[in-house]
Amino acid sequence: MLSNSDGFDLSLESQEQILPGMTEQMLKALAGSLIVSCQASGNHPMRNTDAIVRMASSALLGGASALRINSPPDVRAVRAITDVPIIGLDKEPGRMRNVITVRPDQAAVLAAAGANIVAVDATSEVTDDIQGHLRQAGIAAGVPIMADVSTLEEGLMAWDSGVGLVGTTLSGYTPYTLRGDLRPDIELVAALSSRGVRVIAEGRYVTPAEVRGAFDAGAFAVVVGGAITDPVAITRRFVAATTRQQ
Ligand SMILES: CC(=O)N[C@H](C=O)[C@@H](O)[C@H](O)[C@H](O)COP(=O)(O)O
Repeated sequence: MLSNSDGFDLSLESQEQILPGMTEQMLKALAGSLIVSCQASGNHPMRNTDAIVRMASSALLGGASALRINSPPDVRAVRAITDVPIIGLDKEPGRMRNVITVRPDQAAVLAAAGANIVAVDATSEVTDDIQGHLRQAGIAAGVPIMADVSTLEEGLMAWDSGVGLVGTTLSGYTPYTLRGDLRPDIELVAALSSRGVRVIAEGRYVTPAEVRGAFDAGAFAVVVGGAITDPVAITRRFVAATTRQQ
């Protein structure tokens, strides 16, 4: 049986390993809603904490229920302007891709900066022990964990460890899920949801119709990032529709 940390169906065995659970307030805030990921890294022109704060304010004005924010300084700055739930993460370059909050100390710093939930890389690419890895992060952070996964197996394992949310964030990014198309993995949302996992649809959502599709597949909430907050990517999409030779 799948167990989870919100107080339902917990065996004694899983209670010994309990992770911080989602509060009712957080669940109410997120259910059925849009979360906007406000991030910019490296040499991106928007890589500036004030710019991130302005993105976050704009997203909130537009009706976002919560925000996903990278790095402790950005989390701290956004926390100062809003009380909505912040999903914090700490991205750093890995071998082939950016990895997401891989160490417990990073999780603790994000929570101290004001993250209500900490997103953690829960892929077999970064750990042989997904459940132990998530428990360490959750215990260090003292706040609920969002497990960012790339496959159904990773998602089920993560959920069973007591995380608050499972995100499809990394589907298409791990070596074993790389694929040609850049579409969101709505099938993974459906597969996780049908097994009782509280799933956040995230990764490559560009159109409102795709967001609707994720909810139809059972998503608890949907995260949209670049399609809202990255003017470079948005411009590229329009330029691709022009007749000028690129
Ligand atoms: C793979 C990875 O590192 N994803 C990161 C996770 O936080 C962000 O770079 C994404 O922008 C975020 O997941 C939202 O996705 P999209 O921008 O596609 O809507």
